[in-house]
Amino acid sequence: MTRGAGVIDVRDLVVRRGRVLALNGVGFSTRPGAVTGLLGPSGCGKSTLMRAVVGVQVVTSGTVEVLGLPAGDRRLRDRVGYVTQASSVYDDLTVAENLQFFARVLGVHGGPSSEVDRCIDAVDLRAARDQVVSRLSGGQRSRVSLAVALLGTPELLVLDEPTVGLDPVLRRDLWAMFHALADAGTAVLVSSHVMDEAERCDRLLLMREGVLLADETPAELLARTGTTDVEAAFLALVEGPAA
Ligand SMILES: Nc1ncnc2c1ncn2[C@@H]1O[C@H](COP(=O)(O)OP(=O)(O)OP(=O)(O)O)[C@@H](O)[C@H]1O
Repeated sequence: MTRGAGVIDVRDLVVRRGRVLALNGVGFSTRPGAVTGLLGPSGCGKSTLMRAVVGVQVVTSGTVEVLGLPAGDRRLRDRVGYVTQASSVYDDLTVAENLQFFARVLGVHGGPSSEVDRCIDAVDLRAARDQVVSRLSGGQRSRVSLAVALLGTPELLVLDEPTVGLDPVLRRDLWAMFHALADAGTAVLVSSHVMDEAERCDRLLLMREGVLLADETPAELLARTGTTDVEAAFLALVEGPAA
């Protein structure tokens, strides 16, 4: 990566989806080695923003650059990992077979079999390595998608609501894993509509109706709004004194 450039650089981004203005002038940048949380209520535009970052969203105006290249550039294919809300793995293959398949598709370098096991270990699925995905629990299944996204050690991981529907222990473990990945230098962008997950992020992007309300650390957000939790901070920003 070019030194000094952001991992993600979004400027004046406007996206219309049908009649809806899904993003209305969004701008931010992220650096490597941090977990950035994209938080906001259902329908506020989180998935649309993530789709724009990975280059699968038609944008109305504005720019989105990733690692100094236009979002979706072919050269970013193995440098960006993306996990959507829908499972993207094959139910009739085992965990390891899924990983092997995607490693071949991505043309992952450095010996596919050791890379497959590295990613399975990273999401703590070694015990389920040879089980067929259809027999796994929901939480295990989302970890298989996550393992696929880790193939090739991407510099940016984009995770759309990866903890939705998971039990508290699994959620805690996944957040620990996001921080371990960030400590190893990966930039992690993770969305959630659960405000209490905000406190687990290094940095927060708070969003409402296609607009960013905040772009700061959780501590800065609480100090600025004079609140003690992110849910109250969100409400303070929404209901605060009219401009
Ligand atoms: N395919 C589509 N066509 C038209 N409008 C869409 C489409 N997908 C989403 N939208 C609209 O765009 C807006 C933003 O949706 P988006 O999925 O980005 O929100 P979100 O914050 O990710 O919500 P959730 O947490 O429920 O996934 C919403 O008003 C939604 O109804």
